[in-house]
Amino acid sequence: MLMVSNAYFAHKGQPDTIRGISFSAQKGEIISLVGASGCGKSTLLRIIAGLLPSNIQHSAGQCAFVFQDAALMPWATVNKNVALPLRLASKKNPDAIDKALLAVGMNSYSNRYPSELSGGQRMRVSIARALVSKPSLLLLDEPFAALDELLRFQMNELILQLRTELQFSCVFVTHSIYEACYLADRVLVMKEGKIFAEVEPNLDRNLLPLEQRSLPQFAKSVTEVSAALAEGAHT
Ligand SMILES: Nc1ncnc2c1ncn2[C@@H]1O[C@H](COP(=O)(O)OP(=O)(O)OP(=O)(O)O)[C@@H](O)[C@H]1O
Repeated sequence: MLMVSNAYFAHKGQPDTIRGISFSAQKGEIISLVGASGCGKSTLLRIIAGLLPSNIQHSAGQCAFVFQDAALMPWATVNKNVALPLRLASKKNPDAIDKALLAVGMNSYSNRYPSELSGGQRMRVSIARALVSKPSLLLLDEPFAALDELLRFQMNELILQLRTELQFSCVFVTHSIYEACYLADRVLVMKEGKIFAEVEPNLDRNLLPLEQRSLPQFAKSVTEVSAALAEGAHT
């Protein structure tokens, strides 16, 4: 679904920010990207999104981006915000808008304005806007960083539920080691533009969220990612 093969990228006039990164994501797979501030996570995500030039391949369909800030148009209703990607593509599909809002539990808010929503609701609308064009690849750049812990847990469940329903692949940038290990099939630890370590949490998705967070393999993966980040910081 996504193939990154020996990717390099330098911002204008800068040394290489991305230095030989290779990885792939299967259909329905969630990859978390973690690493020290400035190691190149957002740059890598932008390369994958095609916002910066690179050799990255998407085998099918299109990708959608969710930013840390919900970035909704304040003058437009929820419905019109979610319709934006369709409007930009000169398409009309009220059914797709309804389905995207239903998927994130916001179907009864379609006539509200962003200022009339909570932070968590705004983020749900932002995710609905990303889903409306049925992406095969969802890219999220620290989407829940501004939310409180409980809301973040709820949004993590939403992403897992949507992944099961819609089978998109996902690359998820986060500074939270716990979030990275809970969400991901694979956690990639970056250091100075390279993949420094890879950890597979192997959680049992049939269990309840709290049961998954209590699994020994969850604690082990958190320890491994923490150790890789600490090692990366000192080498
Ligand atoms: N538009 C740009 N022009 C020049 N340099 C840039 C630009 N964007 C990012 N950089 C530089 O590229 C490097 C990687 O930045 P990037 O935002 O990808 O890091 P990050 O790992 O996402 O950091 P953070 O966790 O703090 O968000 C940094 O040194 C940054 O200063």
